[in-house]
Amino acid sequence: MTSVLVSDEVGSTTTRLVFYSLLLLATGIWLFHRWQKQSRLHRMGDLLPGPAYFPLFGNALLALKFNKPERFIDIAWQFADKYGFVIRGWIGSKLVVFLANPEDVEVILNSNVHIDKASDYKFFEPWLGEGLLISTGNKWRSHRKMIAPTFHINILKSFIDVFNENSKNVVAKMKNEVGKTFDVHDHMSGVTVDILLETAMGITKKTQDKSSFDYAMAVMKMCDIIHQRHYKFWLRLDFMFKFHPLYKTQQKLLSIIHGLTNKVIAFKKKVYLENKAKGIIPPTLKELTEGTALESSDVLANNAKTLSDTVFKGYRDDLDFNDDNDVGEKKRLAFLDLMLESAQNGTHNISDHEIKEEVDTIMFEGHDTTAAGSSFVLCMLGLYQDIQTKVYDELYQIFGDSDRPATFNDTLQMKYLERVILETLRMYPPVPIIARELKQDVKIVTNNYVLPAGATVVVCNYGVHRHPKHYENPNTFNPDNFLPENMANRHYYSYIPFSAGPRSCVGRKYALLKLKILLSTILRNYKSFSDVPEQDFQLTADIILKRRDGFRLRIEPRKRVPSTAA
Ligand code: HEM
Repeated sequence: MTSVLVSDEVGSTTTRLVFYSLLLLATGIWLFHRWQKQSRLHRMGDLLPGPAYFPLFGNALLALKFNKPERFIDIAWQFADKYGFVIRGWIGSKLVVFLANPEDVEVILNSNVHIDKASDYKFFEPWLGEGLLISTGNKWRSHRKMIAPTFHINILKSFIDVFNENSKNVVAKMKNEVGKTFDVHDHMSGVTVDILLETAMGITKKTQDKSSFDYAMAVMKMCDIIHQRHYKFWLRLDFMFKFHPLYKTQQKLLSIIHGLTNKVIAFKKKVYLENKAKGIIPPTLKELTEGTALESSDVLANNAKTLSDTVFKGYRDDLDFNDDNDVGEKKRLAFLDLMLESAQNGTHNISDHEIKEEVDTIMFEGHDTTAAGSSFVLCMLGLYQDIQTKVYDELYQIFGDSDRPATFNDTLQMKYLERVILETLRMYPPVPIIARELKQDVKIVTNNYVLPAGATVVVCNYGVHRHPKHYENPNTFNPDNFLPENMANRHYYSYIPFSAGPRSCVGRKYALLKLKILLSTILRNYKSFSDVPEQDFQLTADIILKRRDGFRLRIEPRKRVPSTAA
């Protein structure tokens, strides 16, 4: 009897203890929530439309819904239907504002003030350090000033042979796929890294050894780890990540990547200094980009303007200079050579370590984006055979049945292919979102909402590109969306696959030129077929938009005849 009483007493004491602890915790959370709500960020954030949220967690529990990247897009559309194109969310006490109205996007992207990247970019830091993608302030400004001119059209033209040669190589590799269903992204990824090794670091097929192969593999695997850290929320926390096996893998991959970049920089610098001692000085960036002698075979001037020049002319970025002042093809120098040269001749103050960060950044930014873009184009053409026929007819007009490599002038004639590429990047933008951290309040156009300093702004390219106000049938693949008459009255910021404004993609012209040469070479050799309709694409919206179901394609050798002769 006594023991029953004692155990009852112990039981009720425990119950009381648990009850008071929970009460204390709930009061603590409630007080914290009250305090938070009074903060300026909360007061201003709560004026924006968005879903209800829980104290302490905010909308973070929605992450359980978003746990699979392929669900992100569906859920995002449901929210857009409910709240419109400005949506507020709280991740704990972090305010995130999603924007998809071009007028609002312009306010952010066209600004010289709101250029700071959001904290989500920190996963790149061990790899890219403070390279152009993540750096900010004066460092970003001075490096951007040095790097943007290295993407001048004259430099890009000197890469045409590299683009052609590697495109031919991938055509040869794809021969083994004839008659099978295969994932074309594997091939696009491989050829993209090969081209980058040569154009960013000057490592040619001839000078490639095992270390460059390991490097290419490591770059691909690092992209994958960063993707995983973005959507697996437990890997986002550094202390959790450090206990995960992926951390060790990352360390190994980084030693391969940085090992090679350091080795190549040291080697190139040695050669530069040896040559300098012998009086051999490579042409400066200025000489390569500001010559006067126009090659007669180059019909640049007005008709040399590509469709993209028109599409992107409202961006007001730093890439639209001097293109008419063309000097023809000159000696090929990789981006790394150009940076080393600028550093050595004193034009720019940049250390070897910083050059390494920029080369690594170009390798990352240039790789996954163009691999995804080219894979989407081939799948879309595989689905829409009538459009593929039109693309091939245009190519036949340019090349006939010859096997010759493409010239720069040929790429200017690929107007329909260019519309197909632009339309694919509209519907499937490789970079589906861009995130910035506000250091100052900013008033946007929609309802004059004020986004407070401290908020993270997420520009949703994917949503902007499918905005029903700006595209008549936003979910229909229609390259004619880029006919001049259809573009005439469209808001410039309704098409932002390369971002826009001062922090736009420096690789835009490189990417479009490369895509035209790569895709035209593949399409001159193969007809592509795709059996998965667009509504069954399983899109994964991590950093780079891809298909989780794989970019499945079938190919057959192309009979080189126009459709009229078929
Ligand atoms: C279809 C291909 C490509 C797409 C869609 C694309 C898209 C983008 C976007 C949206 C940004 C802004 C990212 C942000 O603010 O978070 C960006 C930045 C950048 N891109 Fe690209 N990109 C492509 C190809 C390339 C290539 C080929 C290179 C280099 C060879 C490159 C180099 C860069 C660099 C260095 C930045 C950082 C610029 C800065 O912050 O000043 N990109 N790109």
